[in-house]
Amino acid sequence: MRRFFKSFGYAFSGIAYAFKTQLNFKLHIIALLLVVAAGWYLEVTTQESLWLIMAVGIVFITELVNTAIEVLVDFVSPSHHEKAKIVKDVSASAVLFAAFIALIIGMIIFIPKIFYAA
Ligand SMILES: Nc1ncnc2c1ncn2[C@@H]1O[C@H](COP(=O)(O)OP(=O)(O)OP(=O)(O)O)[C@@H](O)[C@H]1O
Repeated sequence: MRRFFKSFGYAFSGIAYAFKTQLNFKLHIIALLLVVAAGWYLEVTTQESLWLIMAVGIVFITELVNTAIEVLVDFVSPSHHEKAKIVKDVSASAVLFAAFIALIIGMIIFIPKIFYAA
């Protein structure tokens, strides 16, 4: 049991590291708060909420993995290297891709509601 809580502690320190060092992580949290507020105000259904949770989830997961990859690359290749650039660029593109999918899901759910509410 103690081991279980310890591993939670490690995971939370990873989240804290991403929050402290990554501007994008802070922006994702602001986006999350906006999505929660909009979802509450525009009364999203349970099914829509599940899609929004998935959308937000993939963004946070890719951002955390991207942060880990950045740290690893800086550790193994502190000097400029073509392969290090490719690893970081591909990793960053995963975040971009996830954010794009989340944006599309958000637009599909919120745009009709905004027009309906207006
Ligand atoms: N060691 C390296 N060798 C080659 N290119 C690198 C290296 N480190 C970074 N780069 C290039 O610079 C870009 C930005 O790298 P950086 O580590 O600053 O990422 P970032 O997304 O700006 O991260 P952070 O959020 O920490 O500022 C990378 O996508 C890559 O193209």
